Amino acid sequence: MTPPLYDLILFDLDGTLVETAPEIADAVNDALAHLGRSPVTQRQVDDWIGHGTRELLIQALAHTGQQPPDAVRHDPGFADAEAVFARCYEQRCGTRSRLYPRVRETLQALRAAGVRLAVVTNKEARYTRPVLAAHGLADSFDQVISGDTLPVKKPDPMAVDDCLRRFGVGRERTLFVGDSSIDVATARNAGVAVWALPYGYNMGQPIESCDPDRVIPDIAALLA
Ligand SMILES: O=C(O)COP(=O)(O)O
Ligand SMILES: [Mg+2]
Repeated sequence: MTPPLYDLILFDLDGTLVETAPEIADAVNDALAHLGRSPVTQRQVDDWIGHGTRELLIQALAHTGQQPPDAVRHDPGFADAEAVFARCYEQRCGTRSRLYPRVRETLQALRAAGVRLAVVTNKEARYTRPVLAAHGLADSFDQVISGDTLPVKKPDPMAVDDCLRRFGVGRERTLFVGDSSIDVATARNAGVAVWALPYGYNMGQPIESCDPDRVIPDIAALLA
């Protein structure tokens, strides 16, 4: 590998490092069944990923209960539904997710070249840790920031700023790698470069329409 272009690379998780949608859909449908609701489709779940698992559950409940999302969010029964879902997701974690091609060896090579690596995901911490662990990535990152680690989540740049400060790296030496408009907006808000994968979850839109600095076919392009 030629000398790295970046000293710090921040990775999105769902749809960038790990294909998580199949088991998220299983967990959502397990929870809906417990709650006496009809199931949702894989395609719907794919399009609801991005704003964190809590928001995804709100969308699923709104859809199946024919209610506006805000009504679900403020329903006193929502906390119970969230607890049911948490149990379902914890059981499904690692059952039907998989690393995208060449993720493991690329992370290893970047680390060996001295690049600092972090995860910045909107997925809540209680699910982030098991997903990383299920794929042997628990110790692959210098920092992991989940959707509920800080008071705000992506596209707020706070998580990126936090990493820049922690590692003492400049914005021009930092790259964000993601799969969605939220990741592109996060990088733009933080003033760092952004490369995007075309295979993830971008709310049904092609990632090119979000105008990242580059679209790369897979993670191994970071080594080129
Ligand atoms: O959990 C989500 O909805 C999105 O997670 P991500 O930020 O890792 O894509
Ligand atoms: Mg993503």
